[in-house]
Amino acid sequence: MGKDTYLRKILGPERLSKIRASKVLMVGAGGIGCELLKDLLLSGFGEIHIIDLDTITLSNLNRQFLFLKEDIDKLKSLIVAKNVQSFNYFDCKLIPYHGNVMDTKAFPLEWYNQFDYIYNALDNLEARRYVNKIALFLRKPLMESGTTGFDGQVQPIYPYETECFDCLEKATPQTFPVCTIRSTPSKPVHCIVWAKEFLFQQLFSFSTLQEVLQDQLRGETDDSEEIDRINKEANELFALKSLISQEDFPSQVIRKIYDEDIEKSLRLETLWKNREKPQVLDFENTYKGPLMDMLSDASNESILSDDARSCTLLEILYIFWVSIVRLQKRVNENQELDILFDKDDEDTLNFVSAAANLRSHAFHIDLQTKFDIKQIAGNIIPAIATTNAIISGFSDLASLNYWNSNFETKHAKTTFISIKENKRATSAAVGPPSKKCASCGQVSRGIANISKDMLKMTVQDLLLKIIKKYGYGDDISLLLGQGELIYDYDFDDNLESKLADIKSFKSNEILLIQDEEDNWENLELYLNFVDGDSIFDLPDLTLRPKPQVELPKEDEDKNDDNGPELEAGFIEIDDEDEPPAKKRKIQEEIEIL
Ligand SMILES: Nc1ncnc2c1ncn2[C@@H]1O[C@H](COP(=O)(O)OP(=O)(O)OP(=O)(O)O)[C@@H](O)[C@H]1O
Ligand SMILES: [Zn+2]
Repeated sequence: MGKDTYLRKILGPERLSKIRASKVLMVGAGGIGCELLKDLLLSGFGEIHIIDLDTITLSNLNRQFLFLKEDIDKLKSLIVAKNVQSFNYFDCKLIPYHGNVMDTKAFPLEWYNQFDYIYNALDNLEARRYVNKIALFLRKPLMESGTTGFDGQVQPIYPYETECFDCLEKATPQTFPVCTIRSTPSKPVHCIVWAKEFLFQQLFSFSTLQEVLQDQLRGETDDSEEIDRINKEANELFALKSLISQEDFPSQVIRKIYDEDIEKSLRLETLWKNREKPQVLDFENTYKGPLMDMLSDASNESILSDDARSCTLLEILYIFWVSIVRLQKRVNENQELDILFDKDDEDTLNFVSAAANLRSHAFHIDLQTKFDIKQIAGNIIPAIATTNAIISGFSDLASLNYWNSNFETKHAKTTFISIKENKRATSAAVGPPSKKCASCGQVSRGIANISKDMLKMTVQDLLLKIIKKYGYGDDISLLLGQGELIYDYDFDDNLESKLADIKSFKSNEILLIQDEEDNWENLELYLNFVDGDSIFDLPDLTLRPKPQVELPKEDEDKNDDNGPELEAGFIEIDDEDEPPAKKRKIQEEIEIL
């Protein structure tokens, strides 16, 4: 059987030849990326470019099957490209890049322009949003994919024709009122957040409790007594931190946090009218002696690395003590003055898990194993190889429609998989761009190709060109980069200046045009300086009228699972690994090819 016979049968000769001639980009070579690369390769693509910024670690090996033990510490992008060669049956050209996809110097817009299709296999919102923007500028098809545990989703994005990545709200990170964290915890997670965000930060990192609290509390309370208490608490912890060079630092910490502070809080009687009172530890009388015995027996060290153990209170104190001593040593001997919490840094994890459990004990909350605390503190949902494999399969398959001769974007489908019995695999038609979307609903994008000699033009010339080309009225504003105002009705100082004299008018910058009369949507132009003479090409775009302000009504797309909006006075738990969580009204049976 000829090499392509099988593919020709499935894809049809016409589609196959288009796919063979296509050049695609895969962003991310981790859990989804390893699976996806195998799928893309076996679908017959002519050229696959792969970008990843990371190196391979031991913890990747359980699911990222293209990496072997000997590949640890090597670059992910180079190794995936190398390790798929053994099954590169269709002689695909593989081009790896080690780098950050958001690096505009290494990967300017014109670099992305060479691709026919972009596949995201990323693990964070920032990079996903960035690639989404790039796809919008270039009007390139983008396949977005994400998994969380057993759940996963692929979303084909056809810019300005279907919803983009930003069209639907993402689940808001979980938040907790600061007073719950600080004074009245009732769940293990409250104690974990306290241990990680307050106590650990205060004792071992640069930011002081005062800074942390001031950030979180802005607007939450104007009760002057409460503010005084917070300031006092911050000063006391600061004083405690200054004792870090002393040998009895661990026992000072324990006494202060689990005896003195609890006693103080018991004196605030109103807090305990309707709640169970917390209990003091009574460290000196009850635990210090047995703890010293434990510390003198080296065989107890195995407790430190037993993540699944349901520890006794004494064992938790042991872990707490040892972690403090080790962190103390890092500060005093290695001059590590700003230690960051990292779930893979054993000392920081031991400290946070033991501190959280001791606090749980004080407030009569169930104790947790270190494994459980690690998941919560590191916001980890275990990555499952099979979910990644299924989602990658869908990502590849769903994209192959694009090369059908009768393909229309309105037939594109989002696919979901889930562990729920009646929702194992479902799909739903993708919607049109959301009118409310800040990325694609109220702004158009395009590339302005400009040769350097045209920089002799003035800002006024530019303004007139834009007004003429797009039909804006007189009242528009021009902003560059991160919001630097170049022109508006009330600010015309630059009108006579040459573009060459406007510092941030440079290649790879973005020029934002805002219609202050609110008739037409805004426009973002990517400035692309090109070789040649007298080139000033503005993209051909038809602007959409700006949606008129509507009275508030039920938002159909709104994700019911969203928590409250993030406000001052709430602690935010980062959750970078969220896939694009979305809710659809119509869910249909799966129908991909
Ligand atoms: N801005 C970026 N530029 C290039 N690659 C990126 C960028 N952000 C993330 N990545 C890559 O995307 C991949 C995502 O894969 P995955 O979700 O499996 O994460 P991981 O880091 O391999 O695993 P884990 O986080 O579970 O240890 C990673 O290899 C990561 O390096
Ligand atoms: Zn959008």
